[in-house]
Formats: sequence, structure tokens, C-alpha cells
Amino acid sequence: MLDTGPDISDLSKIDFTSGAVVAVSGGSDSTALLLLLKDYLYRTAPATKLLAVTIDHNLRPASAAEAQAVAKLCAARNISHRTLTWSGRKPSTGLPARARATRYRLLAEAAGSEGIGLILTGHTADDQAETVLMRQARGKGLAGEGGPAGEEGRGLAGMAPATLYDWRCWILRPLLGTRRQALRDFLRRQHVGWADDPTNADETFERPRIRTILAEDKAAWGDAMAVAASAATGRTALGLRAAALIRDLASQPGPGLVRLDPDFARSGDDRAAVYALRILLATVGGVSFLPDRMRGEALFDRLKDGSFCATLSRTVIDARRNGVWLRREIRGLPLPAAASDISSWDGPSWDGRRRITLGDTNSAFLIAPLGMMAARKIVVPEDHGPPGLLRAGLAAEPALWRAGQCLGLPGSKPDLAAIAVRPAVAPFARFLPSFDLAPARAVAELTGAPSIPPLPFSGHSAGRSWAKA
Ligand SMILES: Nc1ncnc2c1ncn2[C@@H]1O[C@H](COP(=O)(O)OP(=O)(O)OP(=O)(O)O)[C@@H](O)[C@H]1O
Repeated sequence: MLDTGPDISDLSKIDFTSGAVVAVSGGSDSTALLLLLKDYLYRTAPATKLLAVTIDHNLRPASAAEAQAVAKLCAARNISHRTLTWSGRKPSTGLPARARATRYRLLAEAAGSEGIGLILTGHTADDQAETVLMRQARGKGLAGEGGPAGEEGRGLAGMAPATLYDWRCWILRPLLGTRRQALRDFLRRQHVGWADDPTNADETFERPRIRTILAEDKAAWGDAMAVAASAATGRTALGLRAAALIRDLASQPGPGLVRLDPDFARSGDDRAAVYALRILLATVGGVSFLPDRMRGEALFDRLKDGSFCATLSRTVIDARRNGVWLRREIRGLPLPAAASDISSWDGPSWDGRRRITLGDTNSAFLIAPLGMMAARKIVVPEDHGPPGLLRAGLAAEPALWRAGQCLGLPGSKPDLAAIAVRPAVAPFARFLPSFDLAPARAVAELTGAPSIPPLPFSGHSAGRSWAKA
């Protein structure tokens, strides 16, 4: 046992049955995580599949050598290791975000190819405090995002201890409660070196500037961690209330159409209702971020006043006496695309709302919105809702076309069964932080999206108790 290691009690709560990928950049934190985890598994479950993965972003001359140093360390410790390189052209703008997206995609692919459903990263308590301070600084400059605890403090919860990536693979951050200094002390005692990324010291970037503030102001770290803990509790609690409203007052009368009960605006819990509304709007519109809180509140206030029709987050809100009807606006739907091209789509997601999988089928199909003309020919069950709205929902659904002819919705006829379409919960489809499990689950149940894989913690098989914690 590495008896000089910091106490990482979180490791003992993790279910390693399907193995683990450790994301090791070669920096101090992930290197320490790797050694602590290797030691922990050696003592408790030596047969566990452990794979260290380093992403070479190919952005700095030293990156290949850093990856090699990790490979060497792993070879010496008998740990499987893989370096995956981000090849291809780099974007001229938004490079850090693209690098991050690529990193998680490559990590998840590595995990998937080994049948592993778990990725561990080395984010520390210092990273958490930096994240919270950066978000606080940004929030002060954003109208409507500052203010007291509550939903507006959503981002101040910082990084979640567990995040579901791409609705399929859990990313865990077991060092979120551990200080970087403790990890570095541990590595020094082990005589293990690490790489220092020069951008971490470059004060033209925001994070290094915040790091300097944290180093100089001794109280700042504790304050930031307290803000994170309180915001995480508030966010989880609000999510649970929003989930209850979605379960009680939302239904899906037909594909692409969500109905809110007229009582939705009078539930007595306006804050949770606005949050639920924003989540539903983003889901129906296929948008990965929630519409901003002020617009959500303004829209919600109008729901109390009576009938109207409006659009927000690509979603048409049709408020009538018999309910509030939500559907994707027709404008801006995806252009026709060959079914065989879906692997090159984002996700592969169609319009942010649907995941399409292609079975063993001929690729001569085009996928394009059903459209109003074809929707009018479909018989809709009149007891489910107003036929015009049911058809408007259908019109924005992906359909199969050939030679200008609409063949129908995937799965609607035996010869169209090879293409499967499943709903995606757009705001959580790529990253679902554990704080938001309850509303994500409620929306998945509402729309028929696949269920959420269980959290990889022993004693949390369905993840419900975690979301309630
Ligand atoms: N190039 C990479 N390859 C593999 N994992 C990475 C890479 N970059 C970051 N990570 C993962 O994301 C975590 C946080 O990233 P961050 O950029 O803060 O780390 P770092 O400063 O490069 O390294 P460390 O956290 O190990 O000190 C890392 O601890 C590591 O688990």
C-alpha cells in the first residue's frame, strides 16, 4: 500500500466491475491519480481492467514526449497505456473547447473499445475552486446570472463528481476533494516526476490568473468550495422539484409534441416550474443549452395570463385553454442527407433531438423532415390532442425519402425498420452532470429516450438515491 498517499476515500465507493480508463495528461494530478488507483485496485480487486489513456492534442512541440513519459511510467508499473493523437486540422477559433470535446470523445472511444464504462480524471479541489471563481467573475458581468442562491447559481456548483458523457459513459472525478499540493507531495515522496503544461503559468489566460489569486488569498479557496457545495445542493434540490413537475404535469401526446397541463403555471413552485420549462424547451428544440433564465421567467409569466403563441429555443409554445403545447419550429430543420452519412453527423444526432442508428440497410434513403404535406396524410389518434398540433409535431420528425418521395417515418413499415430513431435529451445529451440526474431522467421518461446507465457507485444501482442526496 502507498501509505504516504493522500486519503482518497472516494475510490472505495466506486464500482470498478467494468474496469476503468484513467485520463493521464502527464501532469501531477492525473499521474498521482493513476498511481493511487493502481495501488487501490492491486489491494482490493487486482483483476480489474485498468487502462491509462493519454491524448496527444498535437498542439505543443512537447506533447508527444509527455505522452511517451506517461507510457514509460505505465510500462514500469505494469499498467496498460494508450496514446491517442488528435490528428487533422485544428480550428482557428474556439480551440480549447474543441480540444476538450475531442479529448472526451477519444477517451470514451478508448473506454468503449475495451468494454469499459468508466473514465476517471484528475480534477482536484484546486481545479474546482478555480472553476467556481471563474464562473463567479463571469456571472457578475452577466445580467440576470448573479444574485442569491438558487437556480441562478447553477454554474457555481462547479464540476460534478460524476458526469455522464454522451449518455453512455461515466466520467468520475475522485480527487475533487483533494488539494493539488497533497498530490505533488505524494509524487515527490514516490520519486515520480510530472510534466508542467506551460499554458498553466501563462497569465494571459484566465485560469492561471485565478490560480495566482487563490495562492495569495488564503481564505479564497475555502470560500469558493463552500459556494460550490451550497450551489450543488441547491441545483440538485431544484432539479428534483422540476422533475416532479415534469412527471406530474407534462405528457407527450405524439412524436415531437409535449403538452403541459394548464395547472403547470399555477403549481405554486414558480422557480421549479421555470427551470422545468427551460429544460423542456431546450429538449423539444434540440438545443444543448437552456434558454436564459430571464426569458424563461418572462415566458412563464405569460403562461399565467392566457392564450398566446411564441417561439423560444427553436420551440413553438402554443398556450391554449386545454394546455400548453410545445413542438420544434419548422424553420431551420436539417437539410436532406443520405442515411449512409449519419456516422459523420454530430453524435450521430439529427437536429440535436434524435439519435439515428442505421441497421443493415441499403443506403439509398435520404433522411429529411417529414414535412406538413406528408404529415397531413397520417391518421392521428384524435383523443391524444388537436390533430393539427399532432401533425405539426410529426412534420418536424425525421423521415425516410427516396427520389423525392416520402416513404414514411423510420420503423413505421417493416421495410423501414432498419433505421432506428431514438429521442435525445438535448441539454444533457453530451454532458449530464450528476446534479441534474433527476430532471434528465424525468425528461427521458417523458420523451421515450433511452434510460440513463446506473451510476458506478456501490449502493447506487439506479442512481436515484444519488440524485436525492
Ligand atoms: N492530454 C490529456 N490526456 C489525458 N487526460 C487529460 C489530458 N488533459 C487533461 N486530461 C484529464 O483532465 C484532467 C484535468 O485537465 P487539466 O487540463 O486541468 O489537467 P493538466 O493540468 O493537464 O494535468 P493534471 O490535472 O494531471 O495536473 C486531468 O487531470 C486529466 O485526467
